[in-house]
Amino acid sequence: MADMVAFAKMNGLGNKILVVDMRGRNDRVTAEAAIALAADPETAFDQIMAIHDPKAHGTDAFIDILNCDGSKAQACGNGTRCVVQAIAAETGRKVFTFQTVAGILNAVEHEDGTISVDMGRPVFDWKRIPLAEEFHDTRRIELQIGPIDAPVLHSPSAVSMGNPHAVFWVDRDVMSYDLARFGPLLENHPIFPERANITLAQVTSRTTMTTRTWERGAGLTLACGSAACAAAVSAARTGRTGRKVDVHVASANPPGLLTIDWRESDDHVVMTGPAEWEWSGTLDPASGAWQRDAEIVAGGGAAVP
Ligand SMILES: N[C@H](CCC[C@H](N)C(=O)O)C(=O)O
Repeated sequence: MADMVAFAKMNGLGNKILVVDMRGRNDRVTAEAAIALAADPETAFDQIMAIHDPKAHGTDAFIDILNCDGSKAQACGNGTRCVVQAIAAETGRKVFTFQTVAGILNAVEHEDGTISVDMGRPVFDWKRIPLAEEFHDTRRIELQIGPIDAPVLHSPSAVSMGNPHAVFWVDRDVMSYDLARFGPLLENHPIFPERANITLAQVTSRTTMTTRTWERGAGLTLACGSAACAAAVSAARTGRTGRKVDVHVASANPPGLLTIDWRESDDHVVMTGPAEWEWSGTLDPASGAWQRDAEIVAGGGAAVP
């Protein structure tokens, strides 16, 4: 079908990503297509990363990011690593500059296959996160859930990594909290006019922490890269850790970690971690109809000279 485009089913620590090749076209992956693809168990995803032709001089591509509910996201750390791996495999290049609605992202694939993405500068100003009420100190905002005199979660740090995040500090295993219940209430709390990604973070040393995230527009995901950045920056900013932290993503599958370095030199946050290709296919960006590519079985079929 003429309208079909290539896509790859990938993941970053289990964060389910569809990388869709929209280069050479003027249309977009529609919200309807996203919702249809998300509803199909085989293509179910957390984010679509749609690669478009570059819009700005000096960039390699413009990336449009969609959540599985069809809404747009300004940033997606795990998805960006998947885009890097896909284009690196196609071109043999290792260094990339992408543009998203939130700005410019530089990224590099290392010899060992891990990928670093420069996620830019964190934003702490309440108006730009955005929060609905004035908070001069976003290291700790007034927000709690649970009984008024014994809240289960309270006083999160708020930050934008291009997208809005709230980080709740916990001292128990992050998996022991009912995030599926609290997540939707917090994501949609009126304090967050553009909703927010909600993360639980347990700091385990000056250089390590464990996170679990309820994502805006996607719900409980196995991993969230921008949330790992948000948690690491917030931990450093509140004196809980130094500026370089290994973030163990509690629900990641395969298990793994992201190394986050909030660089002193330029205030940028650099996230390093893996990306994994699963399979490829073609899809219709308007309807979400899709088809899997035929598997190439090693040693099977006719030999190609
Ligand atoms: N999984 C993504 C985050 C998607 C963000 C999205 N849920 C939003 O901000 O709406 C990541 O690795 O950073």
